[in-house]
Amino acid sequence: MEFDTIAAISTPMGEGAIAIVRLSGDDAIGIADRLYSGPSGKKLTEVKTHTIHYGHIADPDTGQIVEEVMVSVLKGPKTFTREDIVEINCHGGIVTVNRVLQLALNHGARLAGPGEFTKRAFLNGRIDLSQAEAVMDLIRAKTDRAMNVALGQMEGRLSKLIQRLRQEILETLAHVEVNIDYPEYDDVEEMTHSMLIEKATLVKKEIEKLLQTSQQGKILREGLSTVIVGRPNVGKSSLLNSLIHENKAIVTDIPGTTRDVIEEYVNVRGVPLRLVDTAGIRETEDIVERIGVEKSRQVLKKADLILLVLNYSEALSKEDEQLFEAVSGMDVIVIVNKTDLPGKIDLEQVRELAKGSPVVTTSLLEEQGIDQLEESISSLFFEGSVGASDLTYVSNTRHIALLSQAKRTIEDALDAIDAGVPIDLVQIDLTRTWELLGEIIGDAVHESLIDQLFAQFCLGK
Ligand SMILES: Nc1nc2c(c(=O)[nH]1)N(C=O)[C@@H](CNc1ccc(C(=O)N[C@@H](CCC(=O)O)C(=O)O)cc1)CN2
Ligand SMILES: Nc1nc2c(ncn2[C@@H]2O[C@H](COP(=O)(O)OP(=O)(O)OP(=O)(O)O)[C@@H](O)[C@H]2O)c(=O)[nH]1
Ligand SMILES: [Mg+2]
Repeated sequence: MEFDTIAAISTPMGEGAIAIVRLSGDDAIGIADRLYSGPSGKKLTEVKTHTIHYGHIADPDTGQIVEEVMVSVLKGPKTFTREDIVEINCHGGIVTVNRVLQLALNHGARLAGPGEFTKRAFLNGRIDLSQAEAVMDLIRAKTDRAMNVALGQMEGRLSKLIQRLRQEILETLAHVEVNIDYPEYDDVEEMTHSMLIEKATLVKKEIEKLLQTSQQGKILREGLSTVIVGRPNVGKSSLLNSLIHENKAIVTDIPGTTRDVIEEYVNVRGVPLRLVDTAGIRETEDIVERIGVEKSRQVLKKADLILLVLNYSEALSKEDEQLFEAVSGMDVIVIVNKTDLPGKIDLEQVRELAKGSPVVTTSLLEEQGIDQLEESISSLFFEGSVGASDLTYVSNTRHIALLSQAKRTIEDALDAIDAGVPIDLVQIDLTRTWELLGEIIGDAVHESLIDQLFAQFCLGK
């Protein structure tokens, strides 16, 4: 495919040792050559591919030198985008690197959109859509496990599985075609029937297996939405602060201190948590606080995990019991805090109300019990095999939605076979399943979806 030449700063904006301006496209080397001069007078258009060259970048109109650089020349198709690529390695710093970019833009390049380099790798066929999406996941990964999942996907692990399933469906469809073409042979029909059931069942099972990894996969990618709830003053904000190891939330001995919902991202032993501190839930007269309390109830409903905090030095109240009711059926860890104070709570009753959920005692003031809490968070979610190298995870909401739809259409196909529906109608469901799986790897997806996906990328990637 032919595209214009794009350019962007591919390193973060800020002071650093080195910053890179990257160009990709047919004229990448030509544009760079107009700006570059090397000590030996050699032209970049004449150098060997995959070589790096010391020199200076100057404004061709004025001759003024703007940077001292190292320039990498990479000729397509063996490059990240499959196009010619030039990387200009500048001294880190916002001003110089911007001037080099500006010169490239003034001499024939166009500013790249977010993710446009990766988009070209996709459009030029080096990687498929799920691999491109994994590039972004890799950048955003906040834990080792999330990184491993992204790396596996980037290297095509999910793609290969999807391609294999699609191949199975395609072969099955070919058989069906034979049956339709030669309906007079009875044994062909019989064979087709049992083969259809066998193959469709196999595909369905594989899809189900993938979907089973999606909950953990999604948690790894997006973080586990974790909400801290409890009556005012029990130590919710203190808990947030001790899990993130800094004083983010305001802690005071005045009940009702937290008025709004505070959100923080933490890595608890490999479990990424999106941690939400809420305003204490109770009936209140204060209007501002009441809005906060209402918000708390809403975030509660969307949580993956609840950390329910109780006060060890007070007897259980009606509000505590109401909280237990509100979170029943959800994943809950009960935290009985302030164990440094004289105990008034009935721990037996707490365990009963917890109905099998873990109960941890802490003194956040004296930094006691935080280890046990972290342990129970990680064992609650990573019992078993997350991160095991032989498993392919689906983590991306788009992929999960497509797999769920594919599961439904393959089930429709099986039902149809079962009901003795004419075979050319079964064909329709099978074809639809094949298409849905194809969308995961970017086969025949709409251009606007592609634009939308890459728009979420970083600039220069
Ligand atoms: N300086 C620099 N570092 C970088 C990148 C980059 O673009 N520039 N990358 C980018 O984000 C990542 C590396 N990813 C890459 C992926 C594929 C190819 C590539 O050239 N693939 C070719 C040929 C491989 C080969 O030589 O065998 C291919 O797959 O055909 C290059 C980089 C991370 N580090
Ligand atoms: N003795 C003791 N005090 C604690 C402990 N944990 C927190 N506190 C204190 O309890 C008070 C309330 O703590 P916060 O973390 O603000 O409680 P909260 O649940 O966020 O309160 P609201 O935001 O008002 O609902 C503060 O004075 C904390 O220092 C503990 O383990 N022991
Ligand atoms: Mg608070």
